[in-house]
Amino acid sequence: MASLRLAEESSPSPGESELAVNPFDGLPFSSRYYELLEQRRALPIWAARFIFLEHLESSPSGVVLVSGDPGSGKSTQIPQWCAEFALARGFQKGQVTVTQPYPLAALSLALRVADEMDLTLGHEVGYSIPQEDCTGPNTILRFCWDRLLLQELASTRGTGTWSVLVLDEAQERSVASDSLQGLLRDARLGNLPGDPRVVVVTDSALEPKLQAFWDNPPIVHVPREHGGSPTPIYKDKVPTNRVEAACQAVLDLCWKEAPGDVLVYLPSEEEISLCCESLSKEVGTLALPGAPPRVLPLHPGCGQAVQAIYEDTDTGARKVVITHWLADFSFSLPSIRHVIDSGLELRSVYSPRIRAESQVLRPISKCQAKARQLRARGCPPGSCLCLYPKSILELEAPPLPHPRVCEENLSPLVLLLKRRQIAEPGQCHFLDRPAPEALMQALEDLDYLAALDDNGNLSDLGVILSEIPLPPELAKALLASCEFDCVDEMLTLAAMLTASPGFTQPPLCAEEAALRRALEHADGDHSSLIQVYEAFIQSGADESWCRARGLNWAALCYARKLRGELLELMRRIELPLSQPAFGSEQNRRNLQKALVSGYFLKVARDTDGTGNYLLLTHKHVAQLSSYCCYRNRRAPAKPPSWVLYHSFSISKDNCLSIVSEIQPQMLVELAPPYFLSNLPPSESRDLLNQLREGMADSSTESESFSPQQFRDACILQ
Ligand SMILES: Nc1ncnc2c1ncn2[C@@H]1O[C@H](COP(=O)(O)OP(=O)(O)OP(=O)(O)O)[C@@H](O)[C@H]1O
Repeated sequence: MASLRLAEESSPSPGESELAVNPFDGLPFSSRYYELLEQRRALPIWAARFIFLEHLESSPSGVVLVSGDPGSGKSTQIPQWCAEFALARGFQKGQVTVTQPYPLAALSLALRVADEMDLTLGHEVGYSIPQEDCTGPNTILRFCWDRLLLQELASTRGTGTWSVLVLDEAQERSVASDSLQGLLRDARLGNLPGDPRVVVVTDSALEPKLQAFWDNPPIVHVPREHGGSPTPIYKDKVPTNRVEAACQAVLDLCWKEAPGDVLVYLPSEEEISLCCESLSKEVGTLALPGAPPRVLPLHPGCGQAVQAIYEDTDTGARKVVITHWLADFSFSLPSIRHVIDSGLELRSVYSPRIRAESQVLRPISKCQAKARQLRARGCPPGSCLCLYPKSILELEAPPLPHPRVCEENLSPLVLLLKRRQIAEPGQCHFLDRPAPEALMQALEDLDYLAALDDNGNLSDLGVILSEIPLPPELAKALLASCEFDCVDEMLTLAAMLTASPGFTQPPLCAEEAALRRALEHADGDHSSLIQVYEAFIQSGADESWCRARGLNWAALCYARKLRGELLELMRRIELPLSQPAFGSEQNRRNLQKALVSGYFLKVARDTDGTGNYLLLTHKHVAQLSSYCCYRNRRAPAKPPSWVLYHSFSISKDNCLSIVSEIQPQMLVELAPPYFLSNLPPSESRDLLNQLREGMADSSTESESFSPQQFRDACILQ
């Protein structure tokens, strides 16, 4: 332990010595370091530093559990102590990696921790989030989105090159965090070379479950902060307009001149935006006492601007941070004195039976409600206004957050588990086992996509699919585009579908509507997305160009970055590329073929010309979304008979999003025959089978391409 005594314990105060040097870069500490060190020492977790380092050194299984309240300093301090531990061991097996369930949290923590450690971001401290790898060869501490680490682990086979892995925010129950824990538990760390360590950090509510899962590892309990938590005040009934109620509650605090910052929890990003807009307007017109409050959104789309929530201004203006579930456990702000909680969250839940997403508005868990109250902890305690009756919390709220592994489409996870040669994903250790139906559906989909061989192991094609950071069906369409000479267009499409910068709001005025219509393509929504991207690039990635058309500029920039990375990946694995040909008839057909090769599971048919689409894989009826180009075009008014869709949502209406016309012949040519045979009985299936028989009989159909040929072609790439 002696070697672990580092700068913080022995370091003098500023002025006592100018010579103390940072052990990580050999440079003298700055005055900023000492300023932040004072703040760090005041965090509740500071008292647990030695016991943590002792457990990390001596844990027989190599695992340490850390449990404590939000805001106690876990996310910022534990990584630094792990870096000290690894430094003392000479970083024999690599750096320290810290996972976060949200990319934005990884970015924000890296910024803060680099500052606290007096090191340079991107050098010794870095982060890896989608489309941004801010690390270098000298990085010793890396904050990483958990899904990226899972992807890395799957393709490297081993457990990766880290000496300490910190799995932070385990109570969030992200699919990747749960899966990483399952994989690491099975790997038996004690037997691995380099003596790696795993630190699992959680809110105390999940501690008993994790303790049992990890077989009673040493636990560090973070002492509670001084000062009490506020007594929540509950409303008698749920407000009819949540956003209005939340705005009013903020204004009441301003009128009362109650000191301190405010944190507002709403269910969704849409409501956060509405609330910010409405509050900013009110604040501009009302003569509120004191400096006008600063209204700040906090949601996954904020990017680096998120750091504004931590900044103070000279005017001392009160901060009003409007957020949702993202800030249940991450983004602790010590200045918060008042919490306004809607008690609800809007989450996307996948139904494997009908392969559909739905947006579910539901009460948060008791654990989240408690965490939100604790945000206003202090001496004296602040206030917590719950915009719902207490009975909802008592009767309807589950004790803990829902494990996401029971709510997401598991095909991407099963693909990665297969990559790890886990033949039977159901055998993998999960904190909570996903429904067998969800695993079966994931296996079935991968099998249809030819990602599995006859023994249920990953096929060669499956190995390539697992290397591409896209959902399996989209990765398959991208691979197929190599065969059909439309890689350039499919790369754009893959990036646009991932960044989803579609029109998400109705046009604000006739001018905006006309500009939007000009971007719509007669061939369908997929071609429209390509057209939008190309026009965006031609505009010089201009933000005002996007604004005038109601397009999300940040999402388009993200698409551009992702496109570049996918292109790079395709070059690396030596896949054949093709020249741009967007707009030609041949390219249109090729693009459709590539799409059908990946999305044949997502096809629907308008059986009677009324716009009611019957899904092929199950007998659900759906309509085209109001943003679909076929709904907006003037002529011909009749929607296409056969369509391929990107997503099916059953939330508000049964709606198909991002839709393009296809020819049923393509489905017969490109979907596996056993997929067609397995379809539930319907007029559409009969029609496809007739087509199949007709095509088999016709030897003149030289253009037809058998699925086996196609499969072989892809494997050969
Ligand atoms: N990105 C950041 N920028 C500035 N300060 C930060 C940042 N992140 C955390 N802090 C500071 O560090 C303190 C400790 O926060 P930390 O995130 O370590 O707590 P925690 O116990 O992990 O809580 P949570 O579970 O909410 O992440 C906060 O109160 C805040 O003052």
